[in-house]
Amino acid sequence: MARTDSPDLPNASAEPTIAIVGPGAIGTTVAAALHEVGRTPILCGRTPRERLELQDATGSVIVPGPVRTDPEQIDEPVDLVFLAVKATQVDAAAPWLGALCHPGTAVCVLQNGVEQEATVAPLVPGSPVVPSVVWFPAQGQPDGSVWLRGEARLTLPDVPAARIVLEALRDTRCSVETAADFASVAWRKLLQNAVAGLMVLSGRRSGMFGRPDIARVSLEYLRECLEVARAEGAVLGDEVPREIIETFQASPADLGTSILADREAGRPLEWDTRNGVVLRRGRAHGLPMPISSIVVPLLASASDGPG
Ligand SMILES: NC(=O)C1=CN([C@@H]2O[C@H](COP(=O)(O)OP(=O)(O)OC[C@H]3O[C@@H](n4cnc5c(N)ncnc54)[C@H](OP(=O)(O)O)[C@@H]3O)[C@@H](O)[C@H]2O)C=CC1
Ligand SMILES: CC(C)(CO)C(=O)C(=O)O
Repeated sequence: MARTDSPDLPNASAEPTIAIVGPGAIGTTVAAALHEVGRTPILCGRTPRERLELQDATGSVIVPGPVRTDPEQIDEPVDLVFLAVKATQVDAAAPWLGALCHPGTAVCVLQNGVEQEATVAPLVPGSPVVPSVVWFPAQGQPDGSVWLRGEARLTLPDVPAARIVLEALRDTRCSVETAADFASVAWRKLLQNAVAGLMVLSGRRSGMFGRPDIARVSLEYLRECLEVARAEGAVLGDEVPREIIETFQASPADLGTSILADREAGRPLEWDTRNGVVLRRGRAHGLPMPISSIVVPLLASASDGPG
């Protein structure tokens, strides 16, 4: 693969070396996209595995491993790291970042939320951090494979460090676009994630948004979140809450969300990244937050207990 030379990036004239930290639902999708075009990444995880498997409507892709589990076995840094652990797992994954990054290694964060850069940058001094919006649904399956349930697509900010990500994913099944006003795009996606959190409280999937009562309360919650997004500088129109609900209503009724998958598996939830952040920022702006004030403690206690 040709790569645009950059004095900021190591190994500027050769193929970029790529690692995926967190080979779960999203990490497996991106690993498969890279492997299919011959750019097989190093896989860095928590659970040892010989291979990854991605399935979609057209078939399956096997990504050869192994999934490495010991950062001390990394011999040299890479050019590009995709960080695809949950936001709750970033600190535990820091030793991987230490082993894989040197100044100039780009770290593309494949997570939900609007605090990716603030969370990850302190762990990788000297490395540019590229946040992303991950649009596609991917579900881990009981046999360890991942089911991709939509077109793989990312949005990145229009910054110089995004170039290596664009080039790495060029001509793959994972399309990448850049946005000049990335903050607005990220807040729009956060609104979608915030209301998806209601699935955890009901224990139901996208079909629940077909109920008029759920659609009503979801719209109210989204309007509250929209005011926070705008106070944070996001440019989003009044139509956004309704569009988000309509998207869920048009989805397969059994389509879940990654926070519901975590709830069903009894894992910690990204409640603060997806819902708590809206309440924190809204309060800081002095906005009334009646729905968040109920939703957030319920999600926090579903995640962290006690009881
Ligand atoms: N799934 C989806 O449809 C979407 C998810 N997102 C976001 O993407 C991010 C990733 O989500 P998702 O892929 O679903 O999460 P998963 O739980 O499927 O994947 C996380 C992966 O990280 C691994 N991991 C955990 N701790 C460490 C560690 N210390 N070092 C290395 N690897 C570790 C996990 O290993 P183990 O197998 O041992 O648990 C797992 O393989 C989240 O922020 C989520 O909100 C965004 C859009 C859609
Ligand atoms: C797939 C999607 C967009 C659903 O909310 C998501 O972001 C998630 O599952 O975390």
